[in-house]
Amino acid sequence: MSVSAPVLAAAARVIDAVKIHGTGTAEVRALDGVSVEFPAGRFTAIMGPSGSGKSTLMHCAAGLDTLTGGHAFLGDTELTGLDDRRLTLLRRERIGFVFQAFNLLSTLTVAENITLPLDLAGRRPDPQWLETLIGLVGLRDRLRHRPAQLSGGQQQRVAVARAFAGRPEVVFADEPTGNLDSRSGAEVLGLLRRTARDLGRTVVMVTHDPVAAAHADEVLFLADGRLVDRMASPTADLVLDRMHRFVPGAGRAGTSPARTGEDGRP
Ligand SMILES: Nc1ncnc2c1ncn2[C@@H]1O[C@H](COP(=O)(O)OP(=O)(O)OP(=O)(O)O)[C@@H](O)[C@H]1O
Repeated sequence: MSVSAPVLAAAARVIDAVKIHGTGTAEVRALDGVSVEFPAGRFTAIMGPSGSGKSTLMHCAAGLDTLTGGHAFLGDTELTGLDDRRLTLLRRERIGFVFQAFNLLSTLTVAENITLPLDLAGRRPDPQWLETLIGLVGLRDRLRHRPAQLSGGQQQRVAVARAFAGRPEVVFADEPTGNLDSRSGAEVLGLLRRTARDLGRTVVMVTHDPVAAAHADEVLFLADGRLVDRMASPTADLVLDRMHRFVPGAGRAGTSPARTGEDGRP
């Protein structure tokens, strides 16, 4: 089947995505025909119970893993069929990543960590963009510090700045607040939200946490490898409520939303 490049303003998308891990009796259908787009300039969260396929979807959309069937696009570039070298280049030049572990280099300063991916790729940073980013993450007075001199929240803010430093088309964040206390987590989520809203960047985040998901413009819900629902203008309570429809008891252990606003929005 031939699928033409997307015409909508989707920064990334998957069409009929199928991913099978393992073989034979160990076979797991992690994605079972998912079609979804991540609109440019928006912050999208992917939620779902453990094992529902969130990380697999993110990895396949970001070119970290390949689909068994279907199509994945970054902009109008189809990822399916790209060899490892091209995928590596595409990730390096067009995608940013934020992981649960901050993955900063301890011997480098904050400033050096932020520009490291650009330096490795031999790209010259855009000084104005870097200035904007450094201001946004609030680390201007820490640029000469080493990661060990920063709190976890500050380190993750450095990782966020690093992810956006090359103006990637999409930043994928995998449980970016998983290692943070709720206050530092809220700061990092606010940052991701502002980068999307104020700077027009595209963010896709995988999370277990309804409070985290409530910072997004839209939440996608996965269950058993399928897209089962989506919610615009989410609140933590609404997200938690929706999760209960898929998994009775979800969120009761360890993910109860801490209200931060009257409407449940952070
Ligand atoms: N490399 C792998 N080999 C075999 N099975 C895998 C592999 N990666 C994921 N799976 C399986 O695929 C399914 C989806 O996993 P995935 O990690 O995408 O789910 P998830 O929603 O991100 O889960 P969690 O919230 O627990 O991280 C699960 O059943 C998982 O065990």
